[in-house]
Amino acid sequence: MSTPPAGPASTLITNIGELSTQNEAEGPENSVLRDAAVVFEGERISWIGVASAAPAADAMIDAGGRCGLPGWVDSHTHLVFAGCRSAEFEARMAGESYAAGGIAVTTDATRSASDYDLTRLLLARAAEAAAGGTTYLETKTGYGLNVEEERRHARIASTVANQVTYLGAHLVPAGADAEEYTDLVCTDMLEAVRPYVQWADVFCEKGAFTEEQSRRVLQACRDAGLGLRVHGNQLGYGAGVRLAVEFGAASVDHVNYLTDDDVAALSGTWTKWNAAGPDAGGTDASGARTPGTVATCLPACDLSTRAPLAPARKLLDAGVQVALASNCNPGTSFTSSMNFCVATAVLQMGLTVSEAVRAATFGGALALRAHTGEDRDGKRAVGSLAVGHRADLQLLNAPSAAHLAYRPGMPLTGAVWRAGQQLGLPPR
Ligand SMILES: N=CN[C@@H](CCC(=O)O)C(=O)O
Ligand SMILES: [Zn+2]
Repeated sequence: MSTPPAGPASTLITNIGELSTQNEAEGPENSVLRDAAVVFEGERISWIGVASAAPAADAMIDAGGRCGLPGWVDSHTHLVFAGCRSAEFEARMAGESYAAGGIAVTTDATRSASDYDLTRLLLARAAEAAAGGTTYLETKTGYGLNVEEERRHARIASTVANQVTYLGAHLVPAGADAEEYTDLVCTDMLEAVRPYVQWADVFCEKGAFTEEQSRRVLQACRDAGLGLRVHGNQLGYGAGVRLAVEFGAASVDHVNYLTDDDVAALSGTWTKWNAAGPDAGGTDASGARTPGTVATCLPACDLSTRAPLAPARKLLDAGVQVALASNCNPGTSFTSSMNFCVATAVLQMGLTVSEAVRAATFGGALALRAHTGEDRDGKRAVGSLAVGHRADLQLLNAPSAAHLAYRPGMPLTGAVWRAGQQLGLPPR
């Protein structure tokens, strides 16, 4: 007679002084538990609640009263690149302004890098992000800008990132005709990257792609079955938000220059979500709420380009769901520190600590449509802590999340679990 297979090993993390669950079902006021504990079984959370009621587990970790949060969800990065643009950064700090043309410098360096080198660089950057508490990561193509290179970058990205975005429409490469290049992005290039990507994006901005070109890209990518996002309203007022809303994009990212109409248009996409319930028509057949277009703010990029900080406060007040992301890339934001983004959002953008933490966890998950998942099929929700969700947790070397902004720049990431596995952090 055979014995049943043993279930996955369980780990109890107890004595968590403050646990920010970001669990929607608990309501905003109840999404912080005191004296809490979590149990992981394999890659999933199997129990969460008050420590005194926790079940036994195979292993036990005492958090010593520290603060626990979901792992950061970084919903906007450009990590597949080679080369360095610190000289461009220094020139900017001496008064030059940022222009999209710098992308071409990285494109040259990245095209010359071998698969081995690009993979090694990508892995190192992903490990750096994880050491800072990031447990779920999106990254993009966009430094290839021809069919073969975009395919190569998408393939490499897909071996490391949780989700990959096709950004062939990042810049028209030198010497190319803009209309012909846009056609290529919509046809052969799209077909080449398609097996590796879930999302498509377009840099809709002066110096990059016009409204009409962006519209063609979004249409073709939507027809190919990709989810959509837009780089919009970064360098000036423009059509980015409008297009994102028109196409039902999951996010519009940057959003530095917004008119009242842009804010109202974004807000309109969240009406159902904000009034969810069967009567409001805000849920689908399975009871899941209907999300709109997330406004993704990139504070590290805003500082590094000396741009006005995105109006996150105004967006939240208008009922828009906001994500915070690092935008880690060599041109405008060479950091993957979500702690830094959260601190900046609190100290300079008018968000409360809990709003900023929510934007860097649940907000990022919403932008990637990874906020829900079946507790059966391996597609687990991230960005919040609840039974069945992926066991992505970080403990801070601090008693509360407020310390992220109260002690900015300090090494507060104490321990990180990704899909139930504790990551080795560099010694402090
Ligand atoms: N804005 C467009 N793309 C990147 C910057 C890319 C670069 O300058 O290399 C961004 O998100 O900021
Ligand atoms: Zn970007």
